[in-house]
Amino acid sequence: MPGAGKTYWGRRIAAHYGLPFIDLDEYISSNEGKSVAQLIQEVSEETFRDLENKYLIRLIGSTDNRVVIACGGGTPCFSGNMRTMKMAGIVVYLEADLEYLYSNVQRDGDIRPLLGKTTSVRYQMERLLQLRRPYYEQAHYILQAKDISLTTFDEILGNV
Ligand SMILES: Nc1ncnc2c1ncn2[C@@H]1O[C@H](COP(=O)(O)OP(=O)(O)OP(=O)(O)O)[C@@H](O)[C@H]1O
Ligand SMILES: O=C(O)C1=C[C@@H](O)[C@@H](O)[C@H](O)C1
Ligand SMILES: [Mg+2]
Repeated sequence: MPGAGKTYWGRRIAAHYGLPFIDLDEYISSNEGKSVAQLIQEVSEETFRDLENKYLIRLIGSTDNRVVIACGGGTPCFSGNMRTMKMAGIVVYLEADLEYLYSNVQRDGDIRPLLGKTTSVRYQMERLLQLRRPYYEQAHYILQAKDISLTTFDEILGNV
């Protein structure tokens, strides 16, 4: 989910274990020359999901060594992406309650077109979490975002 800390932890885990880090949103954005928020606003969510799927497949295909990838909040829920990610590596779901997600989303103040305007953000997030949970729960590992520390990943990375 947006605000769970995929980018935050992905970057830290990679640095801690000396692995490359790639953020799928940043990868899409640097290849398309505009932010993901701009892309969603300019095209449509459907077109963005096609792009997201294309870049996910391209990214996975271009990395043969160990790499930490932070996907986008919606990535696992479209275009068979969860299956693609699970076949390529170990998938970790950073589970968090609405309060945690909401406070992180508020904290960074990025534009998130799918969450609507300020007053409805909370409602949209609740709705998204309900719809998306069945996808997220297919991950290999489920971690409680609020309890994560760098050592949490020792066991997981030992298994890769
Ligand atoms: N454990 C944490 N400690 C401190 N700040 C955090 C933590 N987790 C997340 N944040 C902050 O919360 C905000 C949202 O986190 P982040 O960008 O990692 O979310 P995300 O899961 O990548 O969301 P998205 O799906 O939108 O990409 C950022 O400002 C990030 O620095
Ligand atoms: O939760 C979502 O659907 C999204 C999360 C972000 O990571 C971006 O991928 C985009 O803003 C969509
Ligand atoms: Mg992110």
